[in-house]
Amino acid sequence: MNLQKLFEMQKGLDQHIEQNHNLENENLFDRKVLALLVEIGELANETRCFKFWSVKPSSPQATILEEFVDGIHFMLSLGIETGLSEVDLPSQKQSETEVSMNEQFLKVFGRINDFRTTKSREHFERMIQDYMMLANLLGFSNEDIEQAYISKNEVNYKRQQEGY
Ligand SMILES: O=c1ccn([C@H]2C[C@H](O)[C@@H](COP(=O)(O)OP(=O)(O)OP(=O)(O)O)O2)c(=O)[nH]1
Repeated sequence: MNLQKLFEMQKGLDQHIEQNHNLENENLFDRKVLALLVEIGELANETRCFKFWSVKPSSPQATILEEFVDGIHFMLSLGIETGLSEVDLPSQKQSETEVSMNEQFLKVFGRINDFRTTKSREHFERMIQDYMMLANLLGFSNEDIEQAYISKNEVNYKRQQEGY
């Protein structure tokens, strides 16, 4: 995945949103962290992976992918906000043991919290790596993610124009 290209697209979108809402001099870090946690909650909800009380199937893959890339938006945005937009991720690590989706969601939540505390490059990379591990469990390839990111990025611009 061409992460650098996505970082550039994210920078443009963030600037556009901040200008539109007169927020250029505001610290948006914690609001973006909460937005990210909420998006990942929405993602978990669409997969229904934790709903042991229900037999209803998960949402279609396309819906799950859309939720997943909302999370990518906020992760990249947090990186930019922290000056970590030059991060180069190592090639995707495969988990050595079979991890459940439930477990991986909880791990990602923990990673986000760690990054919020330290704002370090190391924790930023771990957060993205574990989110990409979740993508793997969900059955998404890097290409799926890149394409879905590009189309949601465009939707986000349109929504700003429409006074969203
Ligand atoms: O500074 C920002 C703020 C938002 N976004 C993007 C991330 C995400 O792709 C979208 C917000 O999520 P969503 O589209 O789910 O918006 P919502 O307001 O939560 O949607 P809804 O009203 O449909 O629940 O805006 C950014 O990229 N940068």
